[in-house]
Amino acid sequence: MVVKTLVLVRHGESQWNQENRFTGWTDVPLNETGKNEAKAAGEVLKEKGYSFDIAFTSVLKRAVHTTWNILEELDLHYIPVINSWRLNERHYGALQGLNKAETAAKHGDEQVLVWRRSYDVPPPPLEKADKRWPGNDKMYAHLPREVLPFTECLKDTVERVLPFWFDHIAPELMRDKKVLVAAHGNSLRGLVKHLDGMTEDAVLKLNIPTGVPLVYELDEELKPIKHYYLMDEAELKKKMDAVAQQGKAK
Ligand SMILES: O=C(O)[C@@H](CO)OP(=O)(O)O
Repeated sequence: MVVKTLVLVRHGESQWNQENRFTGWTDVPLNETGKNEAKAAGEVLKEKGYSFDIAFTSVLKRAVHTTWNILEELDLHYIPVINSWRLNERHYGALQGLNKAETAAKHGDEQVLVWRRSYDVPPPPLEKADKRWPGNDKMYAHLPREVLPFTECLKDTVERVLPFWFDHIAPELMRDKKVLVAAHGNSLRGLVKHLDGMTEDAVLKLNIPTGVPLVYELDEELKPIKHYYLMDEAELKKKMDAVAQQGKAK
């Protein structure tokens, strides 16, 4: 049996991760820590002997630059890189731009946890005239208006990520191509939920750290044989806990 290799990476720390603001589709850049995390992700992949035939990423620059940094470290400038809005972060609606701890101080830790991690409760939606609505952004001018979100819960994100998975990513794996997907905390939570058949409750507690390669070994039907992060347990736990803590009032 040929074991298929899929590596998922959440982009390195962004400017707004650092400022603890709800980001969603806001196109913020990586900060210095994030660039270093992306390079380190590439280094560890190289050190462990990984290589890729194709890479998939979102259209947001924090994920795109993470992909480029990883491919630079691996000296894989020639492989195709496919960008899709379907891999974008979950749209955070009217929360985009707000500070997470301040929002928790105002609405309570519980409410913020519901907005951040519940499966089917979306944050408050944007108005159509709001410049944060992707329909007002030239980057999405080619897309039918009805696919562009005013807000999203994780369920909505899963529903737009999975068609891309089935139509574009899975076929490459079926052809035994080695695949890199560099995306976002919540678009990857959606993908991991699908791959691991996680319940809605289990996905609530799943926090994906920035810039750490998550390797999936898949069987012929793309069922996971095993998966593991390329980072030691203690360091990984610290990074995951830090993500979980972001939504609490200080
Ligand atoms: O703000 C966001 O878009 C996401 C990822 O950074 O945050 P959270 O972990 O709160 O879902």
